[in-house]
Amino acid sequence: MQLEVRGIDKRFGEHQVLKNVSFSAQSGQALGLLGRNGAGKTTTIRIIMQVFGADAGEILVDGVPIRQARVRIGYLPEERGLYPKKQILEQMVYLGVLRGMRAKQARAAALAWLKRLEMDAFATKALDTLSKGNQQKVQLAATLMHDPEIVILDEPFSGLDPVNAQLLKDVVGELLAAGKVVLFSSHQMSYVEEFCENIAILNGGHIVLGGNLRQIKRGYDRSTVLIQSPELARLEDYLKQNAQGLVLESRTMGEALACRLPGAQDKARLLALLAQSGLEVDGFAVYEPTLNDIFVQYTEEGL
Ligand SMILES: Nc1ncnc2c1ncn2[C@@H]1O[C@H](COP(=O)(O)OP(=O)(O)OP(=O)(O)O)[C@@H](O)[C@H]1O
Repeated sequence: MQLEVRGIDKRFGEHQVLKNVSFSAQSGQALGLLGRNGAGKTTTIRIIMQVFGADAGEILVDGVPIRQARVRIGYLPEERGLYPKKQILEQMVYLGVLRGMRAKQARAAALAWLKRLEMDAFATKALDTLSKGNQQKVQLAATLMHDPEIVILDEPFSGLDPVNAQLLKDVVGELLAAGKVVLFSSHQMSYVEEFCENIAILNGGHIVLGGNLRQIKRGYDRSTVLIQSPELARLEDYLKQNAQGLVLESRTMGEALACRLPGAQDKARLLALLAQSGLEVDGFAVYEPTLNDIFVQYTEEGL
Protein backbone atom coordinates (compact mmCIF):
# COMPACT_ATOMS: atom_id res chain seq x y z
CA MET A 1 0.00 0.00 0.00
CA GLN A 2 1.12 3.55 -0.69
CA LEU A 3 -0.16 6.67 1.01
CA GLU A 4 0.52 9.70 -1.13
CA VAL A 5 0.18 13.32 -0.09
CA ARG A 6 0.17 15.26 -3.36
CA GLY A 7 0.42 19.02 -3.79
CA ILE A 8 -1.41 20.04 -0.61
CA ASP A 9 -2.08 23.74 0.08
CA LYS A 10 -3.75 24.91 3.29
CA ARG A 11 -4.45 28.40 4.49
CA PHE A 12 -5.96 29.55 7.80
CA GLY A 13 -7.18 33.11 7.16
CA GLU A 14 -4.16 35.04 5.88
CA HIS A 15 -1.72 32.39 7.02
CA GLN A 16 -0.64 29.98 4.29
CA VAL A 17 0.41 27.00 6.44
CA LEU A 18 1.10 24.41 3.71
CA LYS A 19 2.36 25.14 0.21
CA ASN A 20 2.39 22.38 -2.37
CA VAL A 21 3.30 19.70 0.19
CA SER A 22 4.00 16.30 -1.33
CA PHE A 23 5.47 13.07 0.07
CA SER A 24 4.59 9.41 0.09
CA ALA A 25 4.78 6.55 2.58
CA GLN A 26 4.94 2.83 1.74
CA SER A 27 3.81 -0.35 3.46
CA GLY A 28 6.42 -1.73 5.79
CA GLN A 29 8.48 1.47 5.94
CA ALA A 30 8.09 4.16 8.57
CA LEU A 31 8.04 7.76 7.41
CA GLY A 32 9.14 10.47 9.85
CA LEU A 33 7.26 13.74 9.34
CA LEU A 34 9.48 16.40 10.87
CA GLY A 35 9.44 20.12 11.36
CA ARG A 36 9.78 22.80 14.00
CA ASN A 37 6.87 23.83 16.21
CA GLY A 38 4.17 25.32 14.02
CA ALA A 39 5.64 23.92 10.79
CA GLY A 40 2.34 22.28 9.83
CA LYS A 41 2.77 18.60 10.78
CA THR A 42 -0.51 18.34 12.69
CA THR A 43 -2.32 20.26 9.95
CA THR A 44 -0.98 17.77 7.38
CA ILE A 45 -2.07 14.82 9.55
CA ARG A 46 -5.53 16.33 10.06
CA ILE A 47 -5.91 16.65 6.29
CA ILE A 48 -4.92 12.98 5.89
CA MET A 49 -7.45 12.11 8.62
CA GLN A 50 -10.09 14.21 6.81
CA VAL A 51 -10.71 16.34 9.90
CA PHE A 52 -10.77 19.21 7.40
CA GLY A 53 -10.05 19.53 3.71
CA ALA A 54 -7.08 21.03 1.86
CA ASP A 55 -7.42 24.12 -0.37
CA ALA A 56 -5.64 22.24 -3.15
CA GLY A 57 -4.04 18.86 -3.70
CA GLU A 58 -5.12 15.36 -2.80
CA ILE A 59 -4.47 12.42 -0.50
CA LEU A 60 -4.30 9.11 -2.36
CA VAL A 61 -4.14 5.50 -1.21
CA ASP A 62 -2.78 3.33 -3.99
CA GLY A 63 -3.79 6.05 -6.41
CA VAL A 64 -7.38 6.30 -5.14
CA PRO A 65 -8.63 9.39 -3.22
CA ILE A 66 -8.54 8.48 0.48
CA ARG A 67 -12.27 9.20 0.92
CA GLN A 68 -13.09 6.42 -1.55
CA ALA A 69 -10.29 4.06 -0.53
CA ARG A 70 -12.15 2.86 2.59
CA VAL A 71 -8.90 2.31 4.38
CA ARG A 72 -8.66 1.86 8.15
CA ILE A 73 -6.54 4.53 9.84
CA GLY A 74 -5.29 4.55 13.41
CA TYR A 75 -4.29 7.97 14.73
CA LEU A 76 -2.57 8.66 18.03
CA PRO A 77 -2.98 12.44 18.33
CA GLU A 78 -0.60 14.57 20.35
CA GLU A 79 -3.51 15.80 22.47
CA ARG A 80 -4.80 12.37 23.45
CA GLY A 81 -8.46 11.65 22.79
CA LEU A 82 -9.85 9.23 25.41
CA TYR A 83 -12.10 10.28 28.30
CA PRO A 84 -10.15 10.55 31.55
CA LYS A 85 -13.03 9.63 33.87
CA LYS A 86 -14.33 6.57 32.03
CA GLN A 87 -13.42 2.94 32.46
CA ILE A 88 -10.73 1.91 29.98
CA LEU A 89 -12.22 -1.26 28.48
CA GLU A 90 -15.70 0.23 28.26
CA GLN A 91 -14.58 3.22 26.24
CA MET A 92 -12.31 1.13 24.02
CA VAL A 93 -15.26 -1.13 23.15
CA TYR A 94 -17.35 1.98 22.45
CA LEU A 95 -14.61 3.32 20.17
CA GLY A 96 -14.32 -0.01 18.36
CA VAL A 97 -18.06 -0.08 17.72
CA LEU A 98 -17.91 3.50 16.40
CA ARG A 99 -15.28 2.28 13.94
CA GLY A 100 -17.56 -0.50 12.71
CA MET A 101 -16.54 -3.45 14.89
CA ARG A 102 -19.03 -5.75 16.64
CA ALA A 103 -19.04 -5.25 20.43
CA LYS A 104 -17.68 -8.76 21.08
CA GLN A 105 -14.92 -8.36 18.51
CA ALA A 106 -14.06 -4.89 19.88
CA ARG A 107 -13.84 -6.27 23.41
CA ALA A 108 -11.53 -9.11 22.33
CA ALA A 109 -9.31 -6.74 20.30
CA ALA A 110 -9.17 -4.19 23.15
CA LEU A 111 -8.16 -6.87 25.64
CA ALA A 112 -5.57 -8.33 23.25
CA TRP A 113 -3.93 -4.93 22.71
CA LEU A 114 -4.05 -4.06 26.42
CA LYS A 115 -2.30 -7.37 27.08
CA ARG A 116 0.30 -6.78 24.35
CA LEU A 117 1.08 -3.43 25.97
CA GLU A 118 1.14 -5.00 29.44
CA MET A 119 -1.93 -3.02 30.49
CA ASP A 120 -4.56 -5.77 30.87
CA ALA A 121 -4.51 -5.50 34.67
CA PHE A 122 -5.87 -1.95 34.31
CA ALA A 123 -8.76 -2.74 31.95
CA THR A 124 -11.52 -1.94 34.44
CA LYS A 125 -9.88 1.19 35.88
CA ALA A 126 -10.76 4.77 34.97
CA LEU A 127 -8.11 6.26 32.65
CA ASP A 128 -7.20 9.15 34.97
CA THR A 129 -6.21 6.79 37.78
CA LEU A 130 -3.21 5.68 35.67
CA SER A 131 0.24 7.26 35.38
CA LYS A 132 0.98 9.42 32.32
CA GLY A 133 3.02 6.72 30.58
CA ASN A 134 0.39 4.06 31.23
CA GLN A 135 -2.36 6.37 29.89
CA GLN A 136 -0.21 6.76 26.81
CA LYS A 137 -0.08 2.98 26.35
CA VAL A 138 -3.88 2.78 26.64
CA GLN A 139 -4.19 5.48 23.98
CA LEU A 140 -1.91 3.43 21.76
CA ALA A 141 -4.00 0.28 22.33
CA ALA A 142 -7.10 2.29 21.34
CA THR A 143 -5.30 3.51 18.21
CA LEU A 144 -4.41 0.00 17.08
CA MET A 145 -7.38 -2.14 18.17
CA HIS A 146 -9.25 -1.96 14.84
CA ASP A 147 -6.19 -3.25 12.95
CA PRO A 148 -5.56 -0.07 10.93
CA GLU A 149 -3.68 -0.31 7.64
CA ILE A 150 -2.31 3.21 8.09
CA VAL A 151 -0.96 4.13 11.53
CA ILE A 152 -0.23 7.77 12.37
CA LEU A 153 1.66 8.37 15.61
CA ASP A 154 2.16 11.91 16.89
CA GLU A 155 4.93 12.06 19.52
CA PRO A 156 4.20 8.47 20.65
CA PHE A 157 7.23 8.28 22.95
CA SER A 158 6.33 11.24 25.13
CA GLY A 159 6.05 10.18 28.75
CA LEU A 160 7.32 6.62 28.23
CA ASP A 161 10.14 5.27 30.39
CA PRO A 162 12.98 3.37 28.60
CA VAL A 163 11.33 -0.04 29.12
CA ASN A 164 8.01 1.16 27.68
CA ALA A 165 9.82 3.02 24.89
CA GLN A 166 11.37 -0.32 23.93
CA LEU A 167 7.94 -1.98 24.06
CA LEU A 168 6.59 0.69 21.70
CA LYS A 169 9.58 0.23 19.37
CA ASP A 170 8.89 -3.51 19.29
CA VAL A 171 5.21 -2.88 18.50
CA VAL A 172 6.09 -0.45 15.71
CA GLY A 173 8.51 -3.07 14.34
CA GLU A 174 5.67 -5.62 14.33
CA LEU A 175 3.34 -3.16 12.56
CA LEU A 176 5.95 -2.58 9.88
CA ALA A 177 6.62 -6.31 9.50
CA ALA A 178 2.86 -6.78 9.05
CA GLY A 179 2.99 -4.33 6.12
CA LYS A 180 1.32 -1.32 7.73
CA VAL A 181 2.04 2.20 6.56
CA VAL A 182 3.45 4.04 9.60
CA LEU A 183 3.64 7.82 9.73
CA PHE A 184 5.53 9.13 12.68
CA SER A 185 5.77 12.71 13.87
CA SER A 186 8.27 13.55 16.55
CA HIS A 187 10.82 16.05 17.76
CA GLN A 188 12.91 13.23 19.21
CA MET A 189 15.32 12.69 16.35
CA SER A 190 16.98 9.64 17.87
CA TYR A 191 13.71 7.67 17.63
CA VAL A 192 13.06 8.85 14.09
CA GLU A 193 16.59 7.87 13.17
CA GLU A 194 16.12 4.45 14.72
CA PHE A 195 13.15 3.25 12.73
CA CYS A 196 12.17 5.65 9.96
CA GLU A 197 13.56 4.63 6.59
CA ASN A 198 12.14 7.77 5.02
CA ILE A 199 11.75 11.33 6.20
CA ALA A 200 9.93 14.48 5.11
CA ILE A 201 11.01 17.77 6.70
CA LEU A 202 8.50 20.64 6.64
CA ASN A 203 9.72 24.21 6.92
CA GLY A 204 8.05 27.47 5.99
CA GLY A 205 5.10 25.48 4.63
CA HIS A 206 7.24 23.49 2.17
CA ILE A 207 8.84 20.08 2.21
CA VAL A 208 12.48 21.19 2.31
CA LEU A 209 13.95 17.69 2.39
CA GLY A 210 12.39 14.30 1.72
CA GLY A 211 13.35 10.75 0.84
CA ASN A 212 15.29 7.78 2.10
CA LEU A 213 17.31 8.73 5.18
CA ARG A 214 20.26 6.44 4.33
CA GLN A 215 20.53 7.94 0.85
CA ILE A 216 20.21 11.47 2.22
CA LYS A 217 23.10 10.77 4.60
CA ARG A 218 25.20 9.17 1.89
CA GLY A 219 24.72 12.31 -0.19
CA TYR A 220 26.74 14.30 2.36
CA ASP A 221 30.46 14.86 1.99
CA ARG A 222 32.25 11.62 2.97
CA SER A 223 35.75 12.95 3.41
CA THR A 224 35.77 13.08 7.21
CA VAL A 225 36.56 9.86 9.09
CA LEU A 226 36.24 8.92 12.75
CA ILE A 227 39.08 6.90 14.21
CA GLN A 228 38.36 5.21 17.53
CA SER A 229 41.35 4.47 19.70
CA PRO A 230 42.13 4.08 23.41
CA GLU A 231 45.23 6.25 22.84
CA LEU A 232 43.80 9.35 21.19
CA ALA A 233 46.55 11.74 22.29
CA ARG A 234 49.28 9.53 20.79
CA LEU A 235 47.21 9.06 17.66
CA GLU A 236 46.80 12.79 17.23
CA ASP A 237 50.55 13.33 17.68
CA TYR A 238 51.36 10.55 15.27
CA LEU A 239 49.10 12.01 12.58
CA LYS A 240 50.57 15.50 13.09
CA GLN A 241 54.06 14.07 12.44
CA ASN A 242 53.18 11.67 9.65
CA ALA A 243 50.00 12.74 7.89
CA GLN A 244 50.71 16.26 6.68
CA GLY A 245 48.68 16.97 3.57
CA LEU A 246 46.49 13.95 4.29
CA VAL A 247 44.78 14.95 7.54
CA LEU A 248 43.80 18.58 6.91
CA GLU A 249 42.13 19.05 10.29
CA SER A 250 41.44 16.90 13.33
CA ARG A 251 39.38 17.17 16.51
CA THR A 252 38.35 14.75 19.25
CA MET A 253 34.72 13.68 19.34
CA GLY A 254 34.05 11.57 22.42
CA GLU A 255 36.21 8.43 22.13
CA ALA A 256 37.20 9.17 18.55
CA LEU A 257 39.35 11.51 16.50
CA ALA A 258 37.55 13.13 13.57
CA CYS A 259 39.93 13.72 10.65
CA ARG A 260 39.07 15.72 7.56
CA LEU A 261 40.81 14.38 4.47
CA PRO A 262 41.29 16.10 1.08
CA GLY A 263 38.75 13.71 -0.48
CA ALA A 264 36.74 10.55 0.15
CA GLN A 265 39.26 8.56 -1.93
CA ASP A 266 42.05 9.33 0.58
CA LYS A 267 40.66 6.98 3.25
CA ALA A 268 42.78 4.02 2.08
CA ARG A 269 46.00 6.05 2.46
CA LEU A 270 45.07 6.96 6.02
CA LEU A 271 44.21 3.34 6.82
CA ALA A 272 47.59 2.20 5.48
CA LEU A 273 49.34 4.81 7.62
CA LEU A 274 47.43 3.66 10.71
CA ALA A 275 48.37 0.04 10.00
CA GLN A 276 52.06 1.05 10.00
CA SER A 277 51.77 3.15 13.15
CA GLY A 278 51.58 0.33 15.68
CA LEU A 279 48.84 2.29 17.49
CA GLU A 280 45.76 0.50 18.77
CA VAL A 281 42.74 1.33 16.58
CA ASP A 282 39.27 0.13 17.60
CA GLY A 283 37.24 1.60 14.77
CA PHE A 284 37.50 3.48 11.49
CA ALA A 285 34.35 4.86 9.87
CA VAL A 286 33.16 7.66 7.63
CA TYR A 287 31.62 10.45 9.67
CA GLU A 288 27.95 10.88 8.80
CA PRO A 289 25.75 13.72 10.00
CA THR A 290 23.08 12.75 12.52
CA LEU A 291 19.44 13.40 11.67
CA ASN A 292 19.63 16.13 14.28
CA ASP A 293 22.43 17.87 12.31
CA ILE A 294 20.42 17.53 9.09
CA PHE A 295 17.23 18.81 10.74
CA VAL A 296 18.97 21.89 12.15
CA GLN A 297 20.60 22.61 8.79
CA TYR A 298 17.26 22.54 6.97
CA THR A 299 15.09 24.32 9.50
CA GLU A 300 17.15 27.02 11.17
CA GLU A 301 15.91 29.75 8.80
CA GLY A 302 12.67 30.68 7.16
CA LEU A 303 9.81 29.81 9.51
N1 LIG B 1 -7.54 25.64 13.19
C1 LIG B 1 -6.58 26.55 13.00
N2 LIG B 1 -6.86 27.85 12.80
C2 LIG B 1 -5.88 28.77 12.58
N3 LIG B 1 -4.58 28.48 12.55
C3 LIG B 1 -4.22 27.19 12.74
C4 LIG B 1 -5.18 26.18 12.98
N4 LIG B 1 -4.53 24.99 13.12
C5 LIG B 1 -3.21 25.28 12.98
N5 LIG B 1 -3.02 26.59 12.76
C6 LIG B 1 -1.71 27.26 12.53
O1 LIG B 1 -1.03 26.51 11.55
C7 LIG B 1 0.38 26.47 11.83
C8 LIG B 1 0.80 25.02 11.84
O2 LIG B 1 0.30 24.36 12.99
P1 LIG B 1 0.48 22.81 13.27
O3 LIG B 1 -0.27 22.52 14.53
O4 LIG B 1 0.12 22.07 12.04
O5 LIG B 1 2.05 22.71 13.50
P2 LIG B 1 2.93 21.50 14.02
O6 LIG B 1 4.04 21.34 13.03
O7 LIG B 1 2.09 20.32 14.29
O8 LIG B 1 3.55 22.08 15.37
P3 LIG B 1 3.99 21.39 16.77
O9 LIG B 1 5.31 20.72 16.52
O10 LIG B 1 4.15 22.57 17.68
O11 LIG B 1 2.90 20.45 17.19
C9 LIG B 1 0.55 27.20 13.15
O12 LIG B 1 0.98 28.51 12.85
C10 LIG B 1 -0.84 27.21 13.76
O13 LIG B 1 -1.01 28.34 14.56
